[in-house]
Amino acid sequence: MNVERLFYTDDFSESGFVFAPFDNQQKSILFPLETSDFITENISLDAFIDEEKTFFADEAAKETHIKLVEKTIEEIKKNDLKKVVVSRTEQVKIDDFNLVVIYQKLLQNYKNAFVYVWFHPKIGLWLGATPETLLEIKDSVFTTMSLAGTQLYKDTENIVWKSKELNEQQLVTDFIESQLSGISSNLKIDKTETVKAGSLLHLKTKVTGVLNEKSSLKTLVSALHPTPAVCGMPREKSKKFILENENYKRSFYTGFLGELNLQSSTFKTPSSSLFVNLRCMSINKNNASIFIGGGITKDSNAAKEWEETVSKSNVMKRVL
Ligand SMILES: C=C(O[C@H]1C=CC=C(C(=O)O)[C@@H]1O)C(=O)O
Repeated sequence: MNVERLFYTDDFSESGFVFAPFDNQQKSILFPLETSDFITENISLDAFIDEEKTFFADEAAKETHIKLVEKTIEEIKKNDLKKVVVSRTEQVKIDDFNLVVIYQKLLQNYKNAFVYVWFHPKIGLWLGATPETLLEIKDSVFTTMSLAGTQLYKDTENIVWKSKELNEQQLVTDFIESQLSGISSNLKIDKTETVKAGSLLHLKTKVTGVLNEKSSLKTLVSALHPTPAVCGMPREKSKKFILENENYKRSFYTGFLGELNLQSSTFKTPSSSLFVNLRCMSINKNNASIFIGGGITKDSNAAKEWEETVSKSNVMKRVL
């Protein structure tokens, strides 16, 4: 494989591994199946003791993020937006960087997540442990999910959710339902449940359906990405606000990644498994850029939204 060359998806009919940015106007990178090797390895996960670590928040970053959240709340009220997800990046110095150890720690700590390491010499090194499935599809039968709302896990998943989180997550479910109703049949929305992702809890609703014969995978992906779990409602207005107001470029954070149209030895028809790129970081030499965000509604409290991003960044810092 010519490792220096970058390939892109054209219409999602290709086979390989896709890495898509948040901005759906930008191209998605593809590792084409024809130029890839598959290697399977068993990893032992018992080797690491999960140490408790204390992290200190950066006061300047706090002020900047709180200002951004306050501006977002104003924008929501002024322009009749329902929700906007705003985010920030945090820089962490890593001593003795060891990719394999970090990857093993991610696997150990985030058992329900899609844990990945992705590298291309022209783009860089990314890794993450995402709890959110964008899309699983095989033989036109698909599963997706609405994931939003965050609380810290404190020894129980039996918790009460406030109306802010319930509304914020319901918005995502409603968006998914309305986007899929015209291009699919047998749409089924499951009961909403609480799920654990590392030391955090989220609200999740599973959605299943059958893609219409006339609709392509590209249509389905474009209908879903970006959902209001990472962008907002209405989608285009929120995206514009995010691109103009966040203090950095998201690039692949809140994009999606995964296997595209791959055929296994068991199944004859190709299937795709795509995940939203959350709880992720990019690594440059001995520096990790961690990406974290949260859904803002008119009922948000800016200080609490800051704390939520701190909890999310601690989830990533724990493995560094
Ligand atoms: C945008 C992120 O999370 C999304 C997914 C789950 C919960 C979220 C929330 O509670 O705001 C976000 O919608 C992130 O973790 O960076």
